[in-house]
Amino acid sequence: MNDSAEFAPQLYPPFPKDTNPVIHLSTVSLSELLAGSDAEQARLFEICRTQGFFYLDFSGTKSESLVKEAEAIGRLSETVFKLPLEEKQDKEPKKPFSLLGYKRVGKTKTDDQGIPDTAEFMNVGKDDILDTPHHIPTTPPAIVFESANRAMLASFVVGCHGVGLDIMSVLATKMDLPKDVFSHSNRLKAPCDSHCRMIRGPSRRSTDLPEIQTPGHTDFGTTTILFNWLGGLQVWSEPSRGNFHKQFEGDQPEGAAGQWLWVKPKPGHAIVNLGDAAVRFTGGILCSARHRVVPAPGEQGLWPRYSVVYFIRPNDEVVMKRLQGGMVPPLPEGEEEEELTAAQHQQKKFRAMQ
Ligand SMILES: O=C(O)CCC(=O)C(=O)O
Ligand SMILES: [Fe+2]
Repeated sequence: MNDSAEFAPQLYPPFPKDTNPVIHLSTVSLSELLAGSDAEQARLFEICRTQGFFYLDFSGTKSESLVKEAEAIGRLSETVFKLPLEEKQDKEPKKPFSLLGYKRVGKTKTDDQGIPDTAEFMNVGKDDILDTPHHIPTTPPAIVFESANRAMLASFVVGCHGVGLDIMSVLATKMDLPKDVFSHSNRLKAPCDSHCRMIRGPSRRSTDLPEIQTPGHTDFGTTTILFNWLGGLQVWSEPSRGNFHKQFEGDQPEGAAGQWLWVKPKPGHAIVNLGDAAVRFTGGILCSARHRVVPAPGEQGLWPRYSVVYFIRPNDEVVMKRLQGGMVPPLPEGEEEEELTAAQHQQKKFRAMQ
């Protein structure tokens, strides 16, 4: 890689020591989870009941390769974002309410004043990468599907999807639900909007924080596996157990107590967080955390910020209702849940963002 590369984790200055407040996130060992360690599984459950956000250590597992693959996708995304704007905009979703394809800078408003976001995304669908037949095929820019790149993305998607489902099956067991209950609703081989997202946010323009790259939100889906190399991600201090209809709700949750806490990137680890679907299926036993992205703090903010994410979303036909059984609390008497499939639920949330 040459020195003028924007995505250059080996050249980034460290996360500044004087950055405050920083959230303490626990580190979960995938290898211990998979080995069936009771203590690690109990810790995972506790973290997901109270915070919904943690670092994942892949060492000693076959998933270790995901760290290198994420870096390779980071390099690929630099090439993608350097394409001419028209070429990228040609990949904007053609159908209403699809999230797949390109999202340009400024498409999302970050507050009531209409201040635009500053990040661009290229969302590449799992079904497009794996060639699973589905209803809205989307083609990314040609370079993304050049054969070596496509094979790498396929390996990343299959690997992240598997890790996400491993985590969910531990959580299912802890809640006295069938171990494979989430694997059935989030199948790799069935259509859904699970996707790999490449993200680029510009370097900081002013010394006044915050410029909002991505406004406060909870993720739509079940589980998110995130790789980032520079600071800038912030998590709201209070977990969220509802409020599913708006993806972006402005910068601060209205009237809510709490504050934004910085997340320090942890080299060689992923950050895992739970999304709306995990909360919804479990009647709020599992929680998600609102998060947002601002330019990295201090010297780090001189670099454009790249991240690579895989979102596991429920399959299109799955009805997004709370599960019955185990520890999941029954709906309070007289309360009814909307019968929305994952595809409908997502459209509703997406519409609320427009
Ligand atoms: O870039 C990051 O660190 C987080 C991105 C994110 O939250 C998202 O794309 O949903
Ligand atoms: Fe997110």
